[in-house]
Amino acid sequence: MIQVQNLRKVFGSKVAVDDVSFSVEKGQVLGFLGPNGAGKSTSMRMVTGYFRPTSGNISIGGVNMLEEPELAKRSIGYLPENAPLYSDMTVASFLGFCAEIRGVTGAAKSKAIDRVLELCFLESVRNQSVDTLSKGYRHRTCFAQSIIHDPEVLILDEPTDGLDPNQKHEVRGLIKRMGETKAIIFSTHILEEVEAACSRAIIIDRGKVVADGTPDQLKKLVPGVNSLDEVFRAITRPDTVK
Ligand SMILES: Nc1ncnc2c1ncn2[C@@H]1O[C@H](COP(=O)(O)OP(=O)(O)OP(=O)(O)O)[C@@H](O)[C@H]1O
Repeated sequence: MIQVQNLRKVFGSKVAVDDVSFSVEKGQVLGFLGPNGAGKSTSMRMVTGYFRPTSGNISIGGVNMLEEPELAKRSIGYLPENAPLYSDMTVASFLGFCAEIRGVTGAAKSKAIDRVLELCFLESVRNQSVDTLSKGYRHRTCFAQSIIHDPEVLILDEPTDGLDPNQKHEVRGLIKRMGETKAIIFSTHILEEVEAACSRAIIIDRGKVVADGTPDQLKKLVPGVNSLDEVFRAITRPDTVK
């Protein structure tokens, strides 16, 4: 469903993403791990068509993102880091607006709003204006907009960032359930999330893929080490180290 080949992104003299390749099929949840500044968001922005790669190829459901971006983007739902919200709208009207942008109108729009309100546990704030929501509810509203058109592909940039432990648990469960029928990529700094929700994970360090495997395979990568946390620290370098 998602095919990424030899992706590279250069900003001036900075190589942010360097020869990254991977694929994700329907029914798979791919965790994207890496230290701050490793190139996760930049890779995700390229997969969603938000950034054009310096070189490399991206195909979504067999559609080439660089040649037919509008068509390729139709099957993608995207939760960016710091997603924007229209603060003077109610949650339901904001989601309705997002549905219309995605071409979902009339009775299908009402159904889509009800579906995502229920999935994201937002029914109690349906008619509340976005600017009065707590951070967690605001975040879940952003999540809801990413799935309003029931996309086959979901790209989620740190979807549990800023949520309390109960909400983190709910969102992980939601990602895992949706991963049964969709192809999902999500980035996280929380390594337990990989074991809780991912069928596979990639670790990126300084723009390059340094590990790719199931959570169990990754845990066995470094001899004498038995947790993802220790493996992560053994094979990546903090962005404060040159
Ligand atoms: N628009 C841009 N212009 C210049 N440099 C950029 C731009 N976007 C990202 N970068 C640089 O590319 C590198 C990768 O950044 P990116 O945001 O992809 O990292 P990340 O892995 O998502 O980090 P974090 O975990 O902190 O969110 C960083 O050095 C960053 O400063």
